[in-house]
Amino acid sequence: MIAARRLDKISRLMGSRATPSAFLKAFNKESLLWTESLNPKVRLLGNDDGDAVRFSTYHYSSNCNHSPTNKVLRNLPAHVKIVEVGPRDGLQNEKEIVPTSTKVQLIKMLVSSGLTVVEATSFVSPKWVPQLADAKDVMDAIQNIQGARFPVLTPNLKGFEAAVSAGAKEVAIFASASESFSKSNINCSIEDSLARFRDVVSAAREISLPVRGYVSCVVGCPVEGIVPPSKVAYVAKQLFDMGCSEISLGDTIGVGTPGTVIPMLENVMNFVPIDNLAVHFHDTYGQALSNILTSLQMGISIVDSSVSGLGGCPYAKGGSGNVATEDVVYMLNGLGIETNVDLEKLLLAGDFICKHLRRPPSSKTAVALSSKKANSKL
Ligand SMILES: CC(C)(COP(=O)([O-])OP(=O)([O-])OC[C@H]1O[C@@H](n2cnc3c(N)ncnc32)[C@H](O)[C@@H]1OP(=O)([O-])[O-])[C@@H](O)C(=O)NCCC(=O)NCCSC(=O)C[C@@](C)(O)CC(=O)[O-]
Repeated sequence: MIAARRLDKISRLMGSRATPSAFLKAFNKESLLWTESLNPKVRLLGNDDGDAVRFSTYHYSSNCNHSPTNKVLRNLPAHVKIVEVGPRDGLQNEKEIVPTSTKVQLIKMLVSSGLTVVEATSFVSPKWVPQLADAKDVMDAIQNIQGARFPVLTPNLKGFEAAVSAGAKEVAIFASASESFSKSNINCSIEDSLARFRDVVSAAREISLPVRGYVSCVVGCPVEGIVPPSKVAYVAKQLFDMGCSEISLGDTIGVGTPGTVIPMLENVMNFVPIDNLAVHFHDTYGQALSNILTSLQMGISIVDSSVSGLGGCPYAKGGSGNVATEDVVYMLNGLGIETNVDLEKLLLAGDFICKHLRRPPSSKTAVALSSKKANSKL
């Protein structure tokens, strides 16, 4: 067994969420050696008495799957946190105003499926996003729902203050790696947006409110085309350095493939620890699940998705909905990765909102299961 002093140090250095003793249980010396021998990129560096112990954080996350069944599966995380963005990203682009009570019912159903983070709404200008003009009413109605956190988007101090007085306990700021998208989405340059966000983060810090930071257009922009990974890394670093606890990397128009996502993530991981990164894929070209799997293989364990694949940014022409949460959960179940989400209940939430929007559920999982049911009746 590895000396307790060494484990303590490893655990601290990795920023592990596990206590040293839990860590000890999960990682005996054999499993470390086993991990190293299987994946030469994972390195435990250190001398025999435990000094200078350091992991390569780039290829290693504390949350890794120990399933011994297969070389590739072993490197996947054991647990993935899903950030459900349906009530916000999913609905923000809907033309017909969805009643507040329907939004609230959707949020309740999502929470009852086991989702622990549900982005509830945005405190943005109602002239820019009329669908979310009822942000305060939504927050009022969900105050007593237990079992989940409800972050909200805030583009500036005005939005932050409104969010806090409506009871928000967590906020998200949203920058872009593309200058043109920054202008069209929040009407200012990247640098100006970062200055505004610093004010939001410092106001949040004063009341100990966690702030998530989004970076949009991480592989492509509707106006500028290809976005260089170095630009994404720059914005992600700025958001992390100013105090965001989690950075979500958004392929806003869904043009990424593993071929473009890998170099982007590699760049960002040079500046932001892997445990603080999330991925947010839109599914315009049907690449979202492959991009998620690639991200998991690189050590990411936080994934954004939207029930029934709803959504898209009103200021991202050509983009489509987010990856469907049902399909993400189906894939993660298949990989033996824990999410604590009950797929049946999640499907009911998808069915509920799609009925309201008068369209058929669009996740692949819902479509497959409904045709299976139809066939079994034949
Ligand atoms: C940022 C602004 C406000 C700038 O908009 P602006 O017009 O430049 O702002 P302004 O400061 O000149 O103010 C204009 C008016 O808006 C009001 N105002 C100003 N701020 C607020 C506020 N917070 N809440 C409510 N009202 C506000 C302000 O009081 C004023 O009201 P008026 O005097 O005309 O009556 C605007 O551009 C905006 O609201 N943009 C939000 C756009 C948006 O929500 N986009 C979608 C979210 S991002 C996204 O979907 C991508 C993501 C996150 O999902 C990840 C991915 O996929 O990549």
